[in-house]
Amino acid sequence: MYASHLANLHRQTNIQEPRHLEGSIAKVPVGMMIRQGFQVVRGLHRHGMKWSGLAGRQPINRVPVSQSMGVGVRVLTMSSWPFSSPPRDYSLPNDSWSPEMRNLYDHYNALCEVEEEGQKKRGPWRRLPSYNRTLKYATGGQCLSKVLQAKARLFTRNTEEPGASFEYVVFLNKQEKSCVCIFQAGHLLEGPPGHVHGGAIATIIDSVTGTIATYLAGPVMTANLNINYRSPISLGSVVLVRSALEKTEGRKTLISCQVTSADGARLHTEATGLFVAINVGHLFGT
Ligand SMILES: CCCCCCCCCCCCCC(=O)SCCNC(=O)CCNC(=O)[C@H](O)C(C)(C)COP(=O)(O)OP(=O)(O)OC[C@H]1O[C@@H](n2cnc3c(N)ncnc32)[C@H](O)[C@@H]1OP(=O)(O)O
Repeated sequence: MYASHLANLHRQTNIQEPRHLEGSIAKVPVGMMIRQGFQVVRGLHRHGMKWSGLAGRQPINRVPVSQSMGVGVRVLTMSSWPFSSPPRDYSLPNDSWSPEMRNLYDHYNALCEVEEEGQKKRGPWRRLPSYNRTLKYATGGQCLSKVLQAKARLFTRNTEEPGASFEYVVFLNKQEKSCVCIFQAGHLLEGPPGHVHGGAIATIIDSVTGTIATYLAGPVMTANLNINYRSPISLGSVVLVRSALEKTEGRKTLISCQVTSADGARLHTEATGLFVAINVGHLFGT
């Protein structure tokens, strides 16, 4: 099932279906799987589709049976991979969103489509879907137990209660190499009374700068975050997290970031993030 689903994705995204995925049980070198995963996701995004192979609420990952195959090559043996539950896209509006958040969402969403000569076309902005796992099979390192694998959730998307922690949506402008995140900070993110915890602010900054760095440079890891907190953010308020590419230098991508009030009048936080491109084997210690 997994093999045929991935084969379908490969067809949809113009990525060649690798021969080793034929059949219901696939044996795939780890690095190749993850590289292909990123290619698939990139391809899907290029085609305006979302990745339905991300884990939703159900702990359904059955990937991590690792074994050795020849010198220095590790493979994962996969059993079938059920796709019965569609994943929740956390970037879509829900009832917890304030009218201000909803208005900003509508504003940027409208910029995702432009009308030219009576035809609707893709605009400069794109809403990035958001799920509570990264690529399922990118987590198949030997160090993770099956239980941990099944339970792992993206830090910013680990609460099911709408509005409780990180409510956010990211819009990317690839031409300008920039993005804007509309962020509503929930009650679980309290630091100083009535205000957002500095670590939560760092988290959303890392996520937004990391997301744009990933889109521009492929798989990266945060090497350095430099944050100046200028004014506190009230719990429940909506802020804009704007990020843009500053420069790239070899494997390094430097991203700048400002967190402001929704109307842009008040600066809350300024930051830079340095991201280093990694070979995905880095995550497996190879
Ligand atoms: C696909 C679509 C999905 C998109 C959604 C994604 C959403 C996800 C969003 C979530 C996002 C969350 C993201 C997270 O939370 S990532 C989790 C937090 N980050 C980490 O755990 C990273 C840990 N560190 C490392 O793994 C390594 O140190 C890395 C990989 C960073 C570099 O080790 P590596 O051995 O590979 O490289 P290198 O040491 O040869 O260095 C290479 C170059 O970099 C320069 N350098 C290195 N470090 C620093 C430093 N601290 N300041 C200044 N410079 C530094 C270095 O001088 C050199 O420069 P040069 O000599 O070449 O000029």
